[in-house]
Amino acid sequence: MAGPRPVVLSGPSGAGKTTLKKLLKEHDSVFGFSVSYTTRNPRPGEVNGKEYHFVTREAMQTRIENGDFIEHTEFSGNMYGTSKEAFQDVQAKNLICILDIDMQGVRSIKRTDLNPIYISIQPPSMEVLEHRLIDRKTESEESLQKRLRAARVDMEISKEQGLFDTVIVNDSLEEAHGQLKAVLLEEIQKVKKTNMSS
Ligand SMILES: Nc1ncnc2c1ncn2[C@@H]1O[C@H](COP(=O)(O)OP(=O)(O)OP(=O)(O)O)[C@@H](O)[C@H]1O
Ligand SMILES: Nc1nc2c(ncn2[C@@H]2O[C@H](COP(=O)(O)O)[C@@H](O)[C@H]2O)c(=O)[nH]1
Repeated sequence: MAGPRPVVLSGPSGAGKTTLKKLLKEHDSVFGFSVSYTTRNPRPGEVNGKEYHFVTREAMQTRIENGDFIEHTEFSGNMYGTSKEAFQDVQAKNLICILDIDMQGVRSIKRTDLNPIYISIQPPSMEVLEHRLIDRKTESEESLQKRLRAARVDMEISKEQGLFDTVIVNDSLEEAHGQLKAVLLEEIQKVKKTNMSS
C-alpha cells in the first residue's frame, strides 16, 4: 500500500514553520520530520542531526554530486538540502513526512512524483515578521535584511494560483495550529488507522 502523502511547509523565514512543527510533534506516531543538511552555523541550542545535519560547503557539494538530495537550494547565503535517505527513513515508518523548505525547494519538489500537500505559512504582515525575527535573536543585521528581502518575494509568489493547496496566516498560533491540523486531518486519520491495524 502507498504510504501517507508527505507535507511541504514553506513560507518566509520567521513565519512560524519551526514553531508549528514543534506542535505537530505532540502527535506521537503520526509525523516524521525530514532532517535537512545545511551549511549554516548552528544556533544556540541546535543539535547536529536533530534540527539539521550541519556540514561544510565542500561536504554539501560532494553530496550533491553523489545525487544524495531530492532537492537543494541556496537561501540567504547558505546551502540547504533534503536527502533521499532522510525522506525514505520517514516513509519507511509509514509516517507523514514533513518537509520544511524554501520556495526554490517547492519548485523542485513540484517536478518530482512525491505528490505532497503544499502548505504555505505566512506572517500577518511584514512588520510582524520583522519583529518576530528580531525577537528570535538569531540573525545578524545583514542576515536579517537578506531574510526580509527574501520574505517580500516569498509573500508575492505564494499568491500564485495553484502553487499551494492551503495558505495559513500565522497570527494567533493556536488558530494556525488548528488550521494546520484541519488540513491534515484526512492523512492523520489514515496513518492512525493503518498503524492501529498493524
Ligand atoms: N503566532 C505567533 N505569535 C507570536 N510569535 C510567534 C508565532 N509563531 C511563531 N512565533 C515566533 O516567531 C519566531 C519565528 O518563528 P519560527 O522560528 O518558528 O519561524 P520559521 O518559519 O521556522 O523561520 P525559519 O524559516 O527562519 O526557520 C520565533 O521566535 C517564534 O517563537
Ligand atoms: N529547499 C530547502 N529549504 C530548506 C531546507 N531546510 C530548510 N530550508 C529552508 O531554509 C530557510 C532558512 O532556514 P533556517 O533554519 O536557516 O532559518 C527556511 O525557509 C527553511 O524552510 C531544505 O532541505 N531544502
